[in-house]
Amino acid sequence: MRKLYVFDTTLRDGEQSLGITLNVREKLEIGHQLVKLGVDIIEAGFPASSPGDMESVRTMAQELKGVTICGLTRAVEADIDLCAQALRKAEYPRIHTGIGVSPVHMEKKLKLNPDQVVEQAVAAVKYAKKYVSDVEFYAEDAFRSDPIFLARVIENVISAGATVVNIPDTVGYASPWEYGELIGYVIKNVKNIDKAIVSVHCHNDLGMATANSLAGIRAGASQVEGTINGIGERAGNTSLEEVIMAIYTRRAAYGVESKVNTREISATSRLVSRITGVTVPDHKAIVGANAFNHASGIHQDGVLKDRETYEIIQPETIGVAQNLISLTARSGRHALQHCLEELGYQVSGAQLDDVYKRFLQLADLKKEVFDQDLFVLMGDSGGALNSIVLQSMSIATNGIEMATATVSLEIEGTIMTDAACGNGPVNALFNTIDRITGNTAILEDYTLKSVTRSSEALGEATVKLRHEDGRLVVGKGFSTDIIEASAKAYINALEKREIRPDSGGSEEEA
Ligand SMILES: CC(=O)SCCNC(=O)CCNC(=O)[C@H](O)C(C)(C)COP(=O)(O)OP(=O)(O)OC[C@H]1O[C@@H](n2cnc3c(N)ncnc32)[C@H](O)[C@@H]1OP(=O)(O)O
Ligand SMILES: CC(C)C(=O)C(=O)O
Ligand SMILES: [Mg+2]
Repeated sequence: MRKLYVFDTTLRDGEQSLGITLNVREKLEIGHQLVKLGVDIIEAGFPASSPGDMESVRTMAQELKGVTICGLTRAVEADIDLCAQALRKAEYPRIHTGIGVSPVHMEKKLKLNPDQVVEQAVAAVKYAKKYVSDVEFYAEDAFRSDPIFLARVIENVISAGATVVNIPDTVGYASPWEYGELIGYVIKNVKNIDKAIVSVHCHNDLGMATANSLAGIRAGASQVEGTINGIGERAGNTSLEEVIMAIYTRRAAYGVESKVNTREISATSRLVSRITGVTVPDHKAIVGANAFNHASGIHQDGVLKDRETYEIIQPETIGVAQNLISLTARSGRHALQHCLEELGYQVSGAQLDDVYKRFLQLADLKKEVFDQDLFVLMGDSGGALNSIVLQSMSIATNGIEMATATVSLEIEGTIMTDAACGNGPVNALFNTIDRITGNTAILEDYTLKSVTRSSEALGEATVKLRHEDGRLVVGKGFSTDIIEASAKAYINALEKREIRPDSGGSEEEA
């Protein structure tokens, strides 16, 4: 197996994302986590860009041990001087210098001809070598350059002392086979290539940064550059976690291995997201919140039988606790039964069918059904007597005048509808139910609380009714809609006293 060097540029290229500028403390916090992650090189910043970044690189060079600390420069002596100064205390310092090599960069941006570019590249590497032995050269916009010219530049900078040669797809223009071919071309056509490490550095403008990097690695590159969560200018850089896990999962296919501690991937991703403020999409490969969640019934049934059916990476590998099943409206009985068993409920047959039916009603209202919801579902089933069923209800209220409720109840096969006013929605609702059922018990207490998490949490309503004979009956109702939960609780309390339909409401056949 070839060793793959992992070069993290979250704090340099990643920080070039619009809206992220990290201060010394923030960079250092991420830097410490990158050391834990076990990357080989941390590109800490661009010291010439600002005094703040100079200080960040200097602090990281001083504080972070056991890892190469790198700073970026243009092929300009003043940049290299500042970078060398910032890296003075680094255990393993690296200066990363370079220049554009594509026609558009040379002609339009640098206003230099190819010979001048070669000359400036060589001079920069030689100048950086005066300060440090480890000098990486980047051939900016290499993918859009003439490969023959690129090979010439690379050969010259290696002769000048470059220890690593970086062949970037600066604008994310490549497709995997083309990028692989370019890396293969450089390796084959640069005579002294064995004196340097070839590095891949890809951008994600066409969504192919990871694929391109992997193609470059397969073609012989031994260093990969990227950022955590793929952050970076425009559409970002290669997501390091994706490359790391691709080669971890498919070692034989790539023939390389890294020393990264994959179990720190999740923690690193979360830290970078928190500090940069760049959220990770739920479906993002490796580190997205849903990356290891199985949400549909067929998949859930499969992973319960054997995780390999739908799982190529065990979440523990990246430091995430396994959450095998997330219950949603797409879950089936196997998944529900499994989650209930985990909570200590043994349900099967008709009881499972019954819970499953009520589970689906809830799941259609909520994005995800959590353990707390299941507790409620199970508790609720014991209390539901179903002699009075809430068919529909609507409330009209403007918050100033009396509220009006219209309610339809099915009572022992007969649908009863009525309306009543109240000094608030719940009061109007209870008054209407009283009219339909002929209830005369007094409402002694009414409470409402949220019993599960998330914005679609279940509300639990508790109603206490005092009957004429002195008995106190407690009813409970659960729903994501608190008015509905209140109606259910009221009905539950009434059911417990075997209320019979009264002539108060208009009658319909069920
Ligand atoms: C692909 C990449 O990610 S490259 C790295 C991008 N990172 C950054 O730009 C870091 C933040 N940048 C900065 O702080 C500033 O742009 C600085 C300090 C680097 C330079 O600032 P200024 O001196 O004001 O120059 P400015 O940014 O306006 O223009 C860049 C100049 O550098 C030249 N240049 C660009 N790249 C290189 C290079 N690799 N080597 C030599 N010269 C270069 C440009 O041609 C231009 O030169 P000109 O002034 O003669 O036209
Ligand atoms: C400066 C170089 C390494 C770069 O970030 C790029 O070309 O994308
Ligand atoms: Mg870049």
